[in-house]
Amino acid sequence: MSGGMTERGEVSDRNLALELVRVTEAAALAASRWMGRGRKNEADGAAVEAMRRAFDYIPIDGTVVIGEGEMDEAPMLYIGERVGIGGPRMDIAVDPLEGTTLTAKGGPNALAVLALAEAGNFLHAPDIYMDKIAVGGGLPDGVVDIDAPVGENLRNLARARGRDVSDLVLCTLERPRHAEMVAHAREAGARIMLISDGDVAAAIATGLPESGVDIFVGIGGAPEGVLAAAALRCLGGQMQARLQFENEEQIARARAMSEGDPARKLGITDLARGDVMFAATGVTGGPMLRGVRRFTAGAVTHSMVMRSKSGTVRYVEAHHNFSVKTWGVG
Ligand SMILES: O=P(O)(O)OC[C@H]1O[C@](O)(COP(=O)(O)O)[C@@H](O)[C@@H]1O
Repeated sequence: MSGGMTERGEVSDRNLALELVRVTEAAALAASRWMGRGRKNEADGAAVEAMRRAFDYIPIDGTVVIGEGEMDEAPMLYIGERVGIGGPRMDIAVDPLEGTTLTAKGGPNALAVLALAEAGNFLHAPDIYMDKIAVGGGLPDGVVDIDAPVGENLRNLARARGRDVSDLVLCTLERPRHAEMVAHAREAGARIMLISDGDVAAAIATGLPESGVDIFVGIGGAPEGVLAAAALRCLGGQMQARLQFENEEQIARARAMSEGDPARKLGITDLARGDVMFAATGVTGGPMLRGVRRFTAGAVTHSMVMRSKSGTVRYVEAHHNFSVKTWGVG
């Protein structure tokens, strides 16, 4: 076995999981320099560049399917870009900095995120909005439905969990578009967590019992939806989604990117199928991951890496020594 490959030409799973964490660590370290500095584009650019560089060490033949946009609008990690040093064909979904404004303001839950699956297993989602609903594991199939009223979903979830609706916490992005849904959720008796940004972390939180979030509902980015689905596949959670179109051009774009009715209800495996690996590193701290802590010549990062096939969730605390430069992180 060499370079992370087995004799059968497969990526050594165990090696790959740790390699992926190095990629999100590199992005988080770079973005963390910009925490609270009010410049989200610089934070994002630093994360993108560092993540792209880090891929040059990964033993895969990867194609970016969820990335920084089209080739003509993004210099790196654009849709269709091939990354990795060679190996099995994999599809890659990335968000080098999920929570650019959070980072610029020093708010919680900004993440560097990456998911990987065999080619053809991620929804090729355009950069438009997506309606999403997510709950954690250990629940009967179909306990919530994106087409059901929020009160009904809350009551079904409470029953399945053996709790009252008033015990549940519904998390959503604080946006005018969610005002009516939030009003109905409050009427049903749920407690609400309104977040300013970062719906990947919010959706993942439903799969982490300690997070205190029971259900995520609302409209956010479609690429973020695919990443959240990949993570929830690993955590045994449930998710449904539907692309939200603002004009004909977006519909045409979605049609060109994947087969089927672009407005159909999407189940979690329509978003992320097969054996999925997911890695995230905290840029700023939150209930899920600690943010990057920086010192004179080093930093500490906190990451999670998980895989749907095994259901294993690993947390990795890495102590980086910038005086020993290996591949330019820091
Ligand atoms: O701010 P909008 O337009 O409501 O979009 C919501 C999306 O923006 C985010 O809050 C942050 O995205 P960025 O990292 O691109 O700033 C996502 O988590 C979410 O899916």
